[in-house]
Amino acid sequence: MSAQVFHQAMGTLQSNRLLNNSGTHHELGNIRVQLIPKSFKLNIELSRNRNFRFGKKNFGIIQATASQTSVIESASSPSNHDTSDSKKKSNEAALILVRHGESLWNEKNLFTGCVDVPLTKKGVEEAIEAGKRISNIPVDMIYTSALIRAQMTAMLAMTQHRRRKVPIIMHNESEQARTWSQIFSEDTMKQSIPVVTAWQLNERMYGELQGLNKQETADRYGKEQVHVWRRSYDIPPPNGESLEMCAQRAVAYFKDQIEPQLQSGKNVMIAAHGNSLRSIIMYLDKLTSQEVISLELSTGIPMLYIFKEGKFIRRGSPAGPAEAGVYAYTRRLAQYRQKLDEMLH
Ligand SMILES: O=C(O)[C@H](O)COP(=O)(O)O
Repeated sequence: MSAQVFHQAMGTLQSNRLLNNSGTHHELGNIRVQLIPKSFKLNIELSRNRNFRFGKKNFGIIQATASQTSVIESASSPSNHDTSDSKKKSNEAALILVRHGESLWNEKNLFTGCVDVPLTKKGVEEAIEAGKRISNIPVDMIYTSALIRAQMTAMLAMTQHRRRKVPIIMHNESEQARTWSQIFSEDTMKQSIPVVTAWQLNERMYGELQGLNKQETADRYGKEQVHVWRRSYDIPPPNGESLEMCAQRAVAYFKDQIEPQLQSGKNVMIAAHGNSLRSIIMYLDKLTSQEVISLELSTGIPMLYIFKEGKFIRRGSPAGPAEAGVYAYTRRLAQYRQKLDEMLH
């Protein structure tokens, strides 16, 4: 499907022209669109997954799986109607990046990659500490990878958030999964944060190193060679992904799915992995393939960016509630924190 046809479809949807003709098919290029009035679902045979579903009102961006599509809440309208968390037309948004807490294979110093291992007790504590550090920063949407260590980190961090919204994993893997996980209360939706899991944010695939001990690997192949595999930009481990290959999926997903949310004023948290986040930070900070070699991310330490007028400004790691630190990084974040203080006292 061409981008032009897709945008034409989006334009039609957003103009709502299409929504006045319930029950009929419309041809938009190679897209067949049908509005089913009862459940306000559009069956659109689209070939690309463009976004996620959360709520039924304010049709806007469309989402497609293999063949089914549901119209979703437009990215510009907040996932709740409480504009304290995200201004509809704000030109500023907060972006939080956090690498998962320590995993069981991090603890054993094994190459993990796309092997799906959980957090250690220490990793759980790191995730909770990360949550304390971001507890006053608005979060309207959460993106994680398809791997449990990132999802655990996101959910555990949000237990510390002062806004007390409930993060809810969006199940779009099938039409039934989407139907069976629907929320039918506007009020409940206002108090929820959609969590989108995306394999594109998975850790780089470490190929034949997955499961090997990092020290033994260095003993076998040499420290320098392992460092090149772990930190270079375009040299992959044996039968694995280079950082560049990881960036091709992670950064593409960020630009395609996450950046439009920030542009609409949504505050976003991404809980992912050392290398998938390194590739995204390389894009945000415009690092060269030489500079990215020295970029290391610790487990469970959140990084805050402010997205403003199309630019990403790195603001460092938010201080913990006990630490003396910046009260808020922008006027809007200060207002948000003040509102939380008022709401909670
Ligand atoms: O996949 C792994 O082993 C870790 O998450 C990241 O490993 P690295 O720091 O060696 O890239």
